[in-house]
Amino acid sequence: MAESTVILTKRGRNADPSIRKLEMAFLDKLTTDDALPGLHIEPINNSADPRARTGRVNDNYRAVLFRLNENGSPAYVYCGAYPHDEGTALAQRMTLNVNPLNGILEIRETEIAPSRRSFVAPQGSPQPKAPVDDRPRVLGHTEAELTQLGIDAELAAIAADATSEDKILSAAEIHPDWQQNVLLDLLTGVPFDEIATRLKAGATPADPEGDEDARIIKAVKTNPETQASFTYIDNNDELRQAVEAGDFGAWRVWLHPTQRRLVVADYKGPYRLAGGAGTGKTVVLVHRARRLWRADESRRVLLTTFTTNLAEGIAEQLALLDSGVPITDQPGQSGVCVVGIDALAARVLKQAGAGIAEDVEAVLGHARAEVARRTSNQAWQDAIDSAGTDLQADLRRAEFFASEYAAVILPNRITDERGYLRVRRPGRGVRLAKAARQAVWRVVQAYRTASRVDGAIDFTEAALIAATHLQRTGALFDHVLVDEAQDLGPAHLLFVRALAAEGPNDVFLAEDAHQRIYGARIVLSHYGLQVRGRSSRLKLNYRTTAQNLRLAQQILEGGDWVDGDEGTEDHSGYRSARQGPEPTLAESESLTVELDRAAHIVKAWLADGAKPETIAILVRDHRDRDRVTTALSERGVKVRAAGGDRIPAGAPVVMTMHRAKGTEFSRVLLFGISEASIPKSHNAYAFDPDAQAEAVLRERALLYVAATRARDALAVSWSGAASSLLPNNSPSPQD
Ligand SMILES: Nc1ncnc2c1ncn2[C@@H]1O[C@H](COP(=O)(O)OP(=O)(O)OP(=O)(O)O)[C@@H](O)[C@H]1O
Repeated sequence: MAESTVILTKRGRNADPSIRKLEMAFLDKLTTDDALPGLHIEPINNSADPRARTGRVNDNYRAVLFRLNENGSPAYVYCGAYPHDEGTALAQRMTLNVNPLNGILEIRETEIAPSRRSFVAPQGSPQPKAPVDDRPRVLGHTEAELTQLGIDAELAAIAADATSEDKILSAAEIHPDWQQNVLLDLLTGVPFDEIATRLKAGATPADPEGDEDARIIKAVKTNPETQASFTYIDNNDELRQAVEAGDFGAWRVWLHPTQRRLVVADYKGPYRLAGGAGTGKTVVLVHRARRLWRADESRRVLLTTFTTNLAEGIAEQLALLDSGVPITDQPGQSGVCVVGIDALAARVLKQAGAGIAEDVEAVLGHARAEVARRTSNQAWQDAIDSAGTDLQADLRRAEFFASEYAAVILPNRITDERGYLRVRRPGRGVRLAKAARQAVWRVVQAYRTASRVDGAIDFTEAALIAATHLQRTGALFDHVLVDEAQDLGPAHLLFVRALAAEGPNDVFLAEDAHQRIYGARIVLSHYGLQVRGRSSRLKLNYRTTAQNLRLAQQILEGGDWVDGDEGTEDHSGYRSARQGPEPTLAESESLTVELDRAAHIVKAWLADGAKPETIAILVRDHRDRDRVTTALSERGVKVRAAGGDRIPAGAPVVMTMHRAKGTEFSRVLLFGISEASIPKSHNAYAFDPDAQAEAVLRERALLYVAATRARDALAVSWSGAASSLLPNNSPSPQD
């Protein structure tokens, strides 16, 4: 009996769950004993690679494999299940080898039609003459440079000469996966030398003794480029997970080499990962949280984000990735705690009990232990009405007070007028002379007195009091990972800093300034999060098609974006390897016509075979959500409105753009994108031109968030004048 190991490959992943079940049964048996009679593991006559085998999945399907020798035991590279004859033919012409230039494992198909051949063309072979095309070449690298990296000569020639990205990406499809990854990296602006160094670092020298099988297995175990398409399976749980993941769960198994490095790397202090929507930031966080806990199962890892809804989504992903990780929403236990940042602050306050009074005093100037209630949304307006008579008119706004409080008063822990008169207010657009400061302080005092009477605190106060408590009593976690960090304000960031003691792998933040829809700009280093020299950016988009991505990036143009490290946020250079239809932009003469059109679009998507729950209609606010839900139902389209709870299943869903943050759908309709609806509410910030510009930027970010939720199809509609945030012209197809 020979127990064997399985190496799964990305190719041949089957979309059909019934076949996946058969594959699992086959692989299960194979790992037990490859000589079991039902398996029929057989070599192929005249195969291009003597290691090629087929096995019996059922009467109709054959498994295609390579058999390797791993220290005397069999290890099988599994390349998928195929209809009988197709499987045999594939096994006959496939080869498995290590690229001699960079050590990356490759599967190739030989003896295929000349137009699909992926052999290295012999040096100096004549190239067919094409008519001269003087349009600019998109890649900016020569054929010789590309072949130096190990890219097949045929592909290198096409890529170096291409005048469109699509041409490069479709040519790459028939070549080993890593070659497409490298070309995409070059297209997104990763420097050539960086890629060359990375490939070189992963290469293992050929063994003079010639044990090619050992070299192959080593590449699978250690080479990140290889691991983007091959995975060594350690046990049956992992096997089941990986097989069941199918195509949709590819993120669980096949990480891009850059993602993998971010998962396994150790950092001396806080790290900042930037990246546009859909570039896999959450995927990196989930893998990294698991890796940190698996490295030492006594560790307390926190995975937090802006809202409870987002945290629930992340917890589901983590459970899918590794059902063995203990997931909790309570701080202080070993395992991975997944919880929204405000809910976590509330838990810290609750656990502190009466001991919190001292921290409340440090932040608010009076000691009290009643902190369980939350201040009402009306509280600033009430304080202005009762104590703001001396205020200049443009400051009599809740928005001014909320931002002054969050940006200046709380982070500086100001508890009396003297403190407020003296504090520096850098970055605040509106200047305040002494009398104005005194008038502002009277309102702050009224706000604090009222919340004291009610036994209430607001969310920013809660975060800062929790931070103050932890600074005094000690950190709760060994590692803290934050998603959507761009939305956290100063108090949240001070809280994050206090949650983990300073040290290796303490804080890891994922952010995208283009998706800041709540907070104002922040500088991480002001809150003890020094990320200088420890940050990077993901640019390859996995979610959105190239066509939809282009529209989304056009929405960003015209915005003045700054990231958490005070750098200008560059939105160029993002790429997607996925292709789909152009987004449709439709103007209607009235709301009724727009609703008729929306019903028509959703019906057409359903008729096209889309599962109902993979369709979303995104709107600006709750009123629109309810109106559209009713109107579509009246037009015979059964849809459901999503609120604060879980997104309902079984029907297309209507939700606000804010609620859509962090979600994804196959097809998305952005409804009501008129100038009257977005950008909105920036007049509330008229007290300060900077704050007003920031408010418009948030609206732009909101539209970008909404436009990047679609995996496949995107439609945009409006009635009346189109939103000025939309690109002027509908995107033109790439050539
Ligand atoms: N290596 C990968 N292989 C396949 N799919 C991937 C990979 N990495 C990420 N994805 C998929 O891409 C999509 C976007 O990933 P993710 O949600 O992590 O991105 P994000 O950067 O956090 O996006 P956003 O900022 O919009 O929330 C998801 O469907 C995810 O499964």
